[in-house]
Amino acid sequence: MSVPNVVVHRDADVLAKAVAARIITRLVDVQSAKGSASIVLTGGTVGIATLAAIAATPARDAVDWRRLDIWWGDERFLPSGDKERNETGAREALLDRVDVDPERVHVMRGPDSGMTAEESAESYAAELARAARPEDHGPVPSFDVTLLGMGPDAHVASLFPGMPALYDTRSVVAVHGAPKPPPTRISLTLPAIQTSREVWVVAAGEEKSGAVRLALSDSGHVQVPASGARGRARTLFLLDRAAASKIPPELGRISSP
Ligand SMILES: O=C1O[C@H](COP(=O)(O)O)[C@@H](O)[C@H](O)[C@H]1O
Repeated sequence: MSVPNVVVHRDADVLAKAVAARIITRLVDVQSAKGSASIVLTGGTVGIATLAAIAATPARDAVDWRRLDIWWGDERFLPSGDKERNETGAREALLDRVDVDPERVHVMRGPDSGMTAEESAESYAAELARAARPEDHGPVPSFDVTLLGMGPDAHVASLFPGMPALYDTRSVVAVHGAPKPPPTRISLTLPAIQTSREVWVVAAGEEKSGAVRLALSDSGHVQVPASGARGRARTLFLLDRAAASKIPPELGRISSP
């Protein structure tokens, strides 16, 4: 797994725009090299602001949206169209505004599918396994970019500190009793996240600064899930100044004005 690099931007607005530009560049590069690309989306404040920033820039046309597989790192177990679903936020901010291939938009199903949360997690795991190729060496495709928001408690996806999902070796799990509403969720596990070529953790605000510091330390993944958010080739912590304010000075970082 890769050692994280930290990039700090002035504020949450600049951060979202910078991450948007970075995503566009990465997807264009991967599509040029391989033909198609894959991305794992996140919910949360910066995650959705980033998607809106992609939609707002003309550079979005450089991406071939039909040659992109779109996955989610987690989903709130709510019916399709519910405002609190990460999918709904992503569709409103970006996916309804670009020419995606609906067959390549891989949503985590909610209760309106007739499935329980466990069945939905199993179904997503099966969808991932179908998409995996021999060179992935496992039941999860090697995502080109996994975008993860992070909570003040250092949760990523729907992996909350101390919860059983952090001991699970399957690729996707149902989460019950999440401390942040809604209590029932579906989440990739850390082993699934760690199959990604690149993992980018995005966070803004002073309330995230303690979690950022811990996530960059050797803290255990069970107490600090974000410390397990690592990509095989590259890990980036993309932060605003407030979120970066408790990072020890000896940890190298790149700042932008
Ligand atoms: O509930 C969730 O929260 C996190 C972080 O959200 P934020 O609003 O504090 O940025 C998000 O990454 C996750 O996908 C989501 O389900």
